[in-house]
Amino acid sequence: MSDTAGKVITCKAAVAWGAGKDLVIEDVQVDPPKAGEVRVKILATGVCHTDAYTLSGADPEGVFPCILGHEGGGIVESIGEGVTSVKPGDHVIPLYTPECRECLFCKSGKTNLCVKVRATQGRGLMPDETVRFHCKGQPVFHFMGCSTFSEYTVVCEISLAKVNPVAPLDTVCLLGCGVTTGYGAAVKTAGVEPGSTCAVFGLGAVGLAVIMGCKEAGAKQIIAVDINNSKKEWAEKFGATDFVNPKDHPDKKVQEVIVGMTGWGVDYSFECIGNTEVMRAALECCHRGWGVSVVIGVAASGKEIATRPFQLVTGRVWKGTAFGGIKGRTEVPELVEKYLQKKLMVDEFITHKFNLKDVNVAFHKMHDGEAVRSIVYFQGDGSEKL
Ligand SMILES: NC(=O)C1=CN([C@@H]2O[C@H](COP(=O)(O)OP(=O)(O)OC[C@H]3O[C@@H](n4cnc5c(N)ncnc54)[C@H](OP(=O)(O)O)[C@@H]3O)[C@@H](O)[C@H]2O)C=CC1
Ligand SMILES: N[C@@H](CCC(=O)N[C@@H](CSC=O)C(=O)NCC(=O)O)C(=O)O
Ligand SMILES: [Zn+2]
Ligand SMILES: [Zn+2]
Repeated sequence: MSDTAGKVITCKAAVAWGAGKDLVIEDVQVDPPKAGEVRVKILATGVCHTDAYTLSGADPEGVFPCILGHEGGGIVESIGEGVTSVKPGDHVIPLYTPECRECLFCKSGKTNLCVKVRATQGRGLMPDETVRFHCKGQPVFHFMGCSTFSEYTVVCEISLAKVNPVAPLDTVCLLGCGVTTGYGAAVKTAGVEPGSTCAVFGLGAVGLAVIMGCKEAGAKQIIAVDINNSKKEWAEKFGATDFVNPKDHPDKKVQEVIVGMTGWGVDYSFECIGNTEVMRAALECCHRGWGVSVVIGVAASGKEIATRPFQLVTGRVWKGTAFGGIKGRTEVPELVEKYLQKKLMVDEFITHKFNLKDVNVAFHKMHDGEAVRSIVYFQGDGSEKL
C-alpha cells in the first residue's frame, strides 16, 4: 500500500481551460479512486491529433476545463473498492475504449466498442457522474476516460491494460492510441490479405501504423498519400511502396491518380486525417466490386461524408474503426509482448520528447507537420531513463 493511498494528491497537470487556448500547467488535486476505479501515476504520455481536435473546440463532446491526453503509460498508485484485476505497482496503459467483458457489445464478439462507461466518459465524468480532479477549488473534467496529461489520474478498472513491466512505459504508451489504432485498422478492421493493394491517406502516427500493419499482412503495394513531401521517407521506413502528393497532380483528383496506378483501384484504403473530402477520395479510389475503405480520422462537428451511391452499388464498402477494433485489456498486453519481441515498431514513431512544461510546443510541432509523435514526461525530458 502506498502512503498516498486514500488521500488527495496534489500534482502537476496541463489544464485545458477553454477551447482554442494553450494548456496551462497547474497544481491539481486528484481524489482517491472510488469503487471500481484506479489511481495511476502517469510517467509519460503521447500527444495525439484527437487531443488537438478536442482542444480546438470542434469536438461536440469537448467540455472545459478538462485534462486532455489519452496515450499514457503509468504505474498503479492505489485501487478503489472491489478492484481485482490490477494492484499498486502494476504497469498499465489507460484505455479510452474499455473492455468490461460483460456488456452487449463486449459479449457480441463483433466489436471492441464497450459501452459500460461510454455515456459518462463522453461527458467528462466518472461513472458516478462526478469528477476526481479539482484546480483552484473548481471541478475539472476528465477526457476520454484517461486524462493522461496529469501526473496522477483516476480511471475505471475496465479502462486499464496491465502490461509487462519490462516494457518502457515512455514508448509503449503509444499503444494507448495511435500505433494500435493504425495497426489494428489494417490487420483487424480491414483484414488486409497477402498480395493486397492499399492506399493510406495522411501520414501521421496513425497512417504510418496503418502502413506497418499492411506490410505485416503481406500487401504487395502500399500507396502512401500526404500533402507534405517530407512524409515520403517516413512512409517508406514503415513499408510503403509508393508515395503520392496530391499537390503534384493539380489537374486530377487523387482518386483518379490512384486508380491510374492500380488499374481498378486498391483493395483497401484508409483515411487517417479527419478530412471528409479525403474520406470521399479514399472510398472512390477503391476497387470496383470489393474495395473496402476504412475511416479512421475524426472529423469536426457538423461535417458529413458524401459520395455517389453508385460507388457502393458497384461493390465498394465504407466502414470505420475506433482504436483499430482492438479489445484493449486483452490485446494491448499482447501488442506490448510483440513489441518486446521486436515484431512491432513503436520507438520509430517518436520524433520529439518534452517535459510537461513544454506540452504546448508538442501541439505546435504536430500542427506544423514536424512531429510524428511527441512524448511528454512528468519528470525530466526523456533524456534520462525512467
Ligand atoms: N478512429 C480512431 O480510433 C482514432 C482516430 N484518430 C484520428 O486520426 C487522425 C490522424 O491522427 P494522427 O496521426 O495523430 O494525426 P497527424 O496530425 O499526426 O497526421 C495527419 C497527417 O495527415 C496529413 N494531411 C493533412 N491534410 C491532408 C490531406 N488533405 N491529404 C493528405 N494528407 C493530409 C498531415 O500533414 P501535415 O502535418 O502537413 O498537415 C499529417 O501528416 C486524426 O483525425 C485523429 O483524430 C486518432 C487516433 C484514433
Ligand atoms: N468525441 C468525438 C468523437 C471522437 C472519436 O471518434 N474518438 C475515437 C477515438 S479518437 C482517438 O484518438 C473513438 O474511439 N470513438 C469511439 C467512441 O466511442 O468515442 C465526437 O463526438 O466527434
Ligand atoms: Zn488518439
Ligand atoms: Zn463492455
